[in-house]
Amino acid sequence: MIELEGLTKRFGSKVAVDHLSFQVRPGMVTGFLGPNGAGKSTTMRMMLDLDNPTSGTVRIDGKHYRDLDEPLKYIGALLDAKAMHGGRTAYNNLLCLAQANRIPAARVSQVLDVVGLSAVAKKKSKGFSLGMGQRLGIASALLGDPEILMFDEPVNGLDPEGIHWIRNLMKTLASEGRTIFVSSHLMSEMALTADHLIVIGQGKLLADTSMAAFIQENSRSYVRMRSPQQERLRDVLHESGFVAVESGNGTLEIDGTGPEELGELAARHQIVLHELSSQRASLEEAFMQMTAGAVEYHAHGTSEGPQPPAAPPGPQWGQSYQSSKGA
Ligand SMILES: Nc1ncnc2c1ncn2[C@@H]1O[C@H](COP(=O)(O)OP(=O)(O)OP(=O)(O)O)[C@@H](O)[C@H]1O
Repeated sequence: MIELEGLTKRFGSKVAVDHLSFQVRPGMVTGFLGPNGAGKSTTMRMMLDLDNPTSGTVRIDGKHYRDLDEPLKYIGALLDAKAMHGGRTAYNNLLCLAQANRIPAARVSQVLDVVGLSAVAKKKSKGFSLGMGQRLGIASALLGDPEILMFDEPVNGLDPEGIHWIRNLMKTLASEGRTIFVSSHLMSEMALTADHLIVIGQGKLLADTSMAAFIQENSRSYVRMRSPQQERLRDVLHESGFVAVESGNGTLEIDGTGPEELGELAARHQIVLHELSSQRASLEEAFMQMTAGAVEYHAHGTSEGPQPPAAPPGPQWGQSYQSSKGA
């Protein structure tokens, strides 16, 4: 378990991390999300005692990092895959780390095998591709067989097979009861991997919630209908008090009800349906909706890229954050 209490980091007048309090629990993958510059890396660095907090605390299984006897046996981390010594072989990089932490040398070959680098164990790591570097970094995190693992952008540079592999590795480690904390910009990947989400914006906590609840609370859901009797369907919906919006490809989108009610309505009026489906926004849309007011750098003058969906009804995490910022 990782516990943060009032964690704050200032760089001069810049507040990079602003009174963050949350827990990362064992037995699940917790995703750490936030726009660029939100403070994710700074938070992770403070968790590992690589940066001193301005105020607040981080506890790893109840202790400060610096009070852990052999930290690699408690917490393993992949922060910067380029941090390895390029002139050393993959094996020697890990062996040095193992010896400094009183980890048996036999463990080095084991972790090289886990990450699929046994065949290049005797090669200098400066010749490694980005993906191989990521795998070596992950091997170093696994070296002490820790209960807590932290990965900052672990799929960076990995090919689809590598991405699939790291996803399964994280899920397996979580199913063994370990605490897995992972940041990523790849929302589709995060949606497939994380059970729980911590979302920050401009250093502040925006959400600490399950993946399902996050998407539900921050995105629009609607029913999509398609019929060869489109005109008649639209009239029937209108007469029954539903607002149907044409989506441009021959389908209608209806908010505020479920497919059961709409399917029965169509059946009562003997309208043939070619599609009747519940639609829910993706994690990416929910994330953009929530963090819209908390991004540090906006692109202007472009209509490309995903657009935030329409605001769902009810209070938003992002809104309460924005209003607290006076936005
Ligand atoms: N050493 C430093 N000195 C001054 N400012 C810093 C320093 N490190 C980080 N910052 C600033 O603190 C803020 C948070 O940065 P951080 O790298 O933690 O964000 P992040 O969420 O990891 O971003 P990204 O997703 O782009 O990696 C940014 O505004 C950044 O410019």
